[in-house]
Amino acid sequence: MVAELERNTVLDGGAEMVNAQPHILKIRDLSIYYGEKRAVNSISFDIHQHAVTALIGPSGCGKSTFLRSINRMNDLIPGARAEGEIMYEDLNILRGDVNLVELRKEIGMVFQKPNPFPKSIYNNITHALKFAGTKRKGDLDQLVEESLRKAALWDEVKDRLHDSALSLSGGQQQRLCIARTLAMKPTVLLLDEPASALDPISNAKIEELMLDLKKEYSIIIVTHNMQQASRISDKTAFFLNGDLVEYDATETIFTRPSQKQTEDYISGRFG
Ligand SMILES: Nc1ncnc2c1ncn2[C@@H]1O[C@H](COP(=O)(O)OP(=O)(O)OP(=O)(O)O)[C@@H](O)[C@H]1O
Repeated sequence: MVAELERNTVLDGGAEMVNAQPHILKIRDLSIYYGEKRAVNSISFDIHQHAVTALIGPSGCGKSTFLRSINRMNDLIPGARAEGEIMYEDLNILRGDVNLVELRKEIGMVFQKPNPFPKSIYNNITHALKFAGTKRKGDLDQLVEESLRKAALWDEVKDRLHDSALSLSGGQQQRLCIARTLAMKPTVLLLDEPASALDPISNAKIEELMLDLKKEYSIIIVTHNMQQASRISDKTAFFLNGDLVEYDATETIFTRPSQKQTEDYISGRFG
């Protein structure tokens, strides 16, 4: 009982700390369509800096569609369009004149399935850096090491940087993809079920990494794993049929949600 109370105190303190953080993204009346079909229905909420925000909800409820809109990846899908605003600092990133290359450097994305390039571990990281203008070997070496350290992969690969990335395990490949994204010095990391294709040990490493990375970045993660959401996130947004049903401190969502639909979902009654 005392342990339970202590646990709540710590979690409540954590929620207060997160609420004190400024907002990095402000979503206003955001709707997203594929042709005539509306996949996200006029959602509005604010995302805190240096927090892990989990997006949960049953399959097809619009989580990934929303996540992809934050760095305009839906632009690559013919017929997809968004209405409303996603304010990133003072910029509505949905504006037509936004520089998408710069946007995707600031708001990086990691996908469900690890997708390293069929190149060496080293070149997976330098590929984008060279494209972005970093050419000096000393600078590249330093950035490779820094990114791999941040992704908790350096110790495992420092002696084999010129081996193929495809020789790494699935979990290592996913951390390499995270390192590749971190090398672009983003402020926001979008993660679409980054651990769902991995074994439990790799999964635990990715979770540990998230908790470390949120000190420096703001993280938004789609997950189907309720335990994972409750372990690593500060805030949770519950989506259903394209609606944002509830958004609150993770502890509140998982212990005393205000909406019946949220309670039904987290207790496994549907989805
Ligand atoms: N490229 C696309 N073209 C047309 N419709 C799409 C496309 N991608 C998603 N949709 C539709 O938009 C709705 C939301 O899908 P989305 O993938 O965002 O849901 P999700 O909550 O992320 O699901 P999951 O948990 O299964 O990944 C679904 O009805 C889906 O069929």
